[in-house]
Amino acid sequence: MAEGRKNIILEGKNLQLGYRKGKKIFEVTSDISFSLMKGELTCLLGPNGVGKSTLLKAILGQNPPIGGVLTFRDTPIAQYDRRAMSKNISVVLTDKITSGNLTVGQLVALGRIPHTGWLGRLQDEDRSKVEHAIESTKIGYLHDRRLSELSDGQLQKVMIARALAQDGELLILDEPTAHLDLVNRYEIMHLLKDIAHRQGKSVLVVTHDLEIAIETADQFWLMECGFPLTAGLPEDLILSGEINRLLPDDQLSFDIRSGKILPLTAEIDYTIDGPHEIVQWVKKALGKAELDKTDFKISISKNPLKFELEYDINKSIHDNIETVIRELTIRSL
Ligand SMILES: Nc1ncnc2c1ncn2[C@@H]1O[C@H](COP(=O)(O)OP(=O)(O)OP(=O)(O)O)[C@@H](O)[C@H]1O
Repeated sequence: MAEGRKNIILEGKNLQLGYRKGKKIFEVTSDISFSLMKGELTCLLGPNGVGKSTLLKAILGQNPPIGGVLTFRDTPIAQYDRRAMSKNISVVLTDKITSGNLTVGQLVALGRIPHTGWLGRLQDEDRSKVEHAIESTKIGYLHDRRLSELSDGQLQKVMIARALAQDGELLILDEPTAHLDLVNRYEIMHLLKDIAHRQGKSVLVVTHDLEIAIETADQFWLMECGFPLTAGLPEDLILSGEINRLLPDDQLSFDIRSGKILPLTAEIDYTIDGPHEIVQWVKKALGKAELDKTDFKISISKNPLKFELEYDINKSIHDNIETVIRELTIRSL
């Protein structure tokens, strides 16, 4: 086997995906081709309803493709039985946990079920996998806490630990950062990157968190209604402009300089002198205040931060942008 192919865990070729209702088949998406590599964090992005969950269900063997070929380690997914699938693929879905009485330690140990069976006792190897999962997600301090006592961020780490204890080659997560605060979103995505890079797992994450995904992902898969799946390094997709496929082209655009999504409004030509990093925030505030007059000048000095506003023949000095805007608003009434 060629060296490169050895690293392909999951492969889709010209997949046509949909759902079945009775005897009828409804197509959701087609022309989906990809290779998921070992040791990489891949983020699957696309608008609501484009078919991301439908693709995950196909990978999990729950919704066989209507057409095309989907293989795990070069064997069609359909040829794996449930037990073999759960040994190879660990999943963290968005469903709410109902077993709130379990402790963290007990839940993570459940990750070993594919290896031990429901009644199976944990052997030394199982215990060490559970310990390793708890250690790498840094949740040891929560070991004896009940799931019902955890915050959403803690619970998400526990679910990832259970998936790690399962020890499949492929870890799939559906929107693991939804409902989490900014710090937890960063922590979870960095944890997933570490799991991919340090433990050699393939991690596939569905997310709408574009900015954090850019910071952490090795690969992006972009899904867009009616188009083939676009795969690539996030940075390449940014430089080629393909990242904009995620955005409605008449409203939003990815700003290549700031790495942020910005509304597609014509920039007003304000006269502002000063350091670039401050000027951009002043422009943003003026734009948000919908100040469309441009017959004024703002000069910014740093250390201490001061804003000099020249308007007609008047000059005034301000400590912050808010009072500059207030004065401009009053004058333009
Ligand atoms: N079993 C089903 N019955 C009816 N419609 C379905 C079924 N499964 C999927 N669909 C439809 O297929 C389309 C794709 O759904 P899917 O859940 O895969 O989208 P998604 O990209 O995961 O969206 P989101 O980002 O909102 O989770 C949607 O229009 C959905 O309503």
